Amino acid sequence: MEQVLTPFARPLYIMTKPAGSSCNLACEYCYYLEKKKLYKDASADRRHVMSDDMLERFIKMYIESQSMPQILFSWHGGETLMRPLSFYKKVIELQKKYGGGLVIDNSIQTNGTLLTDEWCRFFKDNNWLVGVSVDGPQEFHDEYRRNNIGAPSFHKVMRGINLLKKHGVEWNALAVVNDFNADYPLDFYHFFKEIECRYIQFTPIVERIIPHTDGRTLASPMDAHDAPLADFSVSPAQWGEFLCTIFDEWVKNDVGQYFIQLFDSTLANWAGVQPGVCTMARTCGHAGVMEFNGDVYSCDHFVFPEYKLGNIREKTLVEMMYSDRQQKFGTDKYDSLPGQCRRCKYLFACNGECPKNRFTVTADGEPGLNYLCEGYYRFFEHVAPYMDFMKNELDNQRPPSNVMNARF
Ligand SMILES: C[S@@+](CC[C@H](N)C(=O)[O-])C[C@H]1O[C@@H](n2cnc3c(N)ncnc32)[C@H](O)[C@@H]1O
Ligand code: SF4
Ligand code: SF4
Ligand code: SF4
Repeated sequence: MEQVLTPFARPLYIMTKPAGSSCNLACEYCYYLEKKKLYKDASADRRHVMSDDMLERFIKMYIESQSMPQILFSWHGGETLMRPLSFYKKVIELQKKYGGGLVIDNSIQTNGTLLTDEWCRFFKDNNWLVGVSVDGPQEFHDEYRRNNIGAPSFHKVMRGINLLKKHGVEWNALAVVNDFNADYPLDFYHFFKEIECRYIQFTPIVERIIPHTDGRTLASPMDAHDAPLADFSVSPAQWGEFLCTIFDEWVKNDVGQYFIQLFDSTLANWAGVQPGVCTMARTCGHAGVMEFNGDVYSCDHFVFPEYKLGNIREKTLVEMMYSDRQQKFGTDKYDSLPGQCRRCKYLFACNGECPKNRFTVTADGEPGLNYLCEGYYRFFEHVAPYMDFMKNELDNQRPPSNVMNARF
C-alpha cells in the first residue's frame, strides 16, 4: 500500500460498526438499520459481524494512523451489545498489544436494553464512556423505539441506565427530537434532570423517503430535492420552539450543571473555538465510519454507496481519511452554502448545519438551504444576548454560569 504521511497533527476518528447494522430493536426512524441492504449479496460474512482478523487489522491500523498521543475508539452500530463481551475483551487485548505507551480511550453507543451487571463491570473496570439512547419519558421514547414485533423498550433502557449508575460507569444520553416529542420540550428536559443525566445530546430527526432498487427507503443527499419528508421528522418551527424553550430554563438554572451539547457548541462558536458537534462546525469529514467488513465511509450519516472511500484491506485509513475526496467532502460543507447562508449574520454559529439536511430553497429560490433553517435562525436570535454575555465572561476569565444572575 502507498505510504501517505499524516499532513498535520489532528486526531483521525473512525466510528466502528462491529455488528454492522444488526440490532435487537427496530426504531421506526432509524437511519442505520437499512444499511444491511447494502451488504445483502456481498460475499462478506453473512452475519454482518466483524471477524477477529478484521478487528486486529483495524486496531493496528487505527493506532498507526494517529499523530496525537491520545486515541479515541468509538464503537457504534447497529447495536454494539449484539457482540459478546468476549469481543470487547479482545479489543482491550489488541489495544494493549499495539498501543505502546499511548493513552487509549473507548466510547460505546448502545440502546441500553442489553446491559447487565457483567457489561457494566467491564465498562467501569476499563473506563469506557457509555452513550445510551433514550428519547425522554416513556410515552415519547416508546412512540418509536420498539422492536420488530412492536414491543416497547423504555423499561429495559431504564433498567440499563440504573445498572450503569449502580456501577458508577460514566455515561451520557443521546436523544432524538422528532415530530412527537418536539412539542413537549420541558417534559423532555425535566426527564433528563430527574434521571441525573448531566451530559445530553439532542439530535433532530430529518429524513426523506425515496425507494432505492436495493430496498433502502431513506434518501441520500444525492437524491432528488423533492423527495417527501418522513412523518417522524421534526418541523423547523418545532425545532426552534423546542430549543428556545429548553434554553430559557437552562440559562436561568442549569449552566455549568447540565451540559447540553448544542448549547455548549453554540457558545463555542460564539467564542471562536471548535464546537463539540460536527453539525455546527465549518467543515465536515473529521470522523469516518467503518463497517463490519472494513468498508470506510465519509460520515455516519453518509453511509451510501456514493460516499464509500474504500476498504481497509486495500487502503490505509490515512489514505482514505486524508484523500482528496474526503478533504473535498469536508470543505464542501462551506463551499456549497447558498447565498442566504453566506449573508446570514449567524453563519459563524450555524455553518449551515448538516449538509444532509440542505434540501430546501432559499427565499430567492436558490437550492441547498437547510430544511431546519427557520428553527435555527429563531434559536440564534433568541440566545444571542445570553451568548454575548457568556462570551464576555469567558474573555474575562469568569465562569459563563454568571449568566444565571444577569438581567436581560
Ligand atoms: C443508529 S444508533 C446506533 C447505536 C445504538 N443502537 C443506539 O440506538 O444508541 C445511534 C443514534 O442514532 C440515533 N438515530 C437513529 N435514527 C436517526 C435518524 N434518522 N436521525 C438522527 N439520529 C438518529 C439513535 O437514536 C441513536 O441515538
Ligand atoms: S437501537 Fe439504535 S441501531 Fe437499533 S434501531 Fe434503534 S436507533 Fe437503530
Ligand atoms: S455530514 Fe453532517 S453528520 Fe456528517 S460530518 Fe458533516 S455535519 Fe456532521
Ligand atoms: S440560520 Fe439559516 S441562513 Fe443562517 S446559516 Fe443557518 S441555515 Fe443558513
